[in-house]
Amino acid sequence: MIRVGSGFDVHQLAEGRKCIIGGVDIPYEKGLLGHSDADVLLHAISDAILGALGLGDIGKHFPDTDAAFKDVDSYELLLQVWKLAKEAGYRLGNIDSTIIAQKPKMAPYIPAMVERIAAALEAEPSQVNVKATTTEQLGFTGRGEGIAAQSVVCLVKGVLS
Ligand SMILES: Nc1ccn([C@@H]2O[C@H](COP(=O)(O)O)[C@@H](O)[C@H]2O)c(=O)n1
Ligand SMILES: C[C@@]1(CO)OP(=O)(O)OP(=O)(O)OC[C@H]1O
Repeated sequence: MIRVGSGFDVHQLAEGRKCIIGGVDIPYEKGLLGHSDADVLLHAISDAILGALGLGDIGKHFPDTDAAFKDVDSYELLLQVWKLAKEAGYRLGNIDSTIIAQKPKMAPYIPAMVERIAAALEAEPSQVNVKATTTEQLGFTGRGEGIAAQSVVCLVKGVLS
């Protein structure tokens, strides 16, 4: 069986915050604001996995009103989401994701993101694709007010014929 899910997330850029994206700490003058570490890419991927499982979204599983998730490492949330996928008998088919950011330049950090995401999902790096795009200075991402990410995940159960 194959199940597909999609995820989308946005976080505001603010001074005095770390810029953690895809589990990688990116040096930048601003960082992402959220209840958690605001890792916009891992949130989009977590939502895509939960979507494929038909289990809602990360806000349902890890509410931003719960102090337990204040400044939580989103990699830990992704590990918990992946546990649900494994318990349901799924393995990763593939992921494709896009980070939408005018700045900073993501390309140098994408290989490390892919390695970390693949490790969390017990998959090969070749099963995980991460891309980046600007919005040509248009909109909130183009003005550098925030960063968005989207992801599509394919989960597989059993032997495919
Ligand atoms: N934050 C970003 C945005 C883009 N990239 C890379 O640059 C390429 C060109 O971006 P355009 O928006 O002009 O298409 C893009 O394909 C990415 O490889 C990036 O590294 N970081
Ligand atoms: C991850 C959670 C939980 O700490 O907080 P945020 O960092 O605010 O992220 P968001 O993508 O808005 O929603 C999910 C939240 O429940």
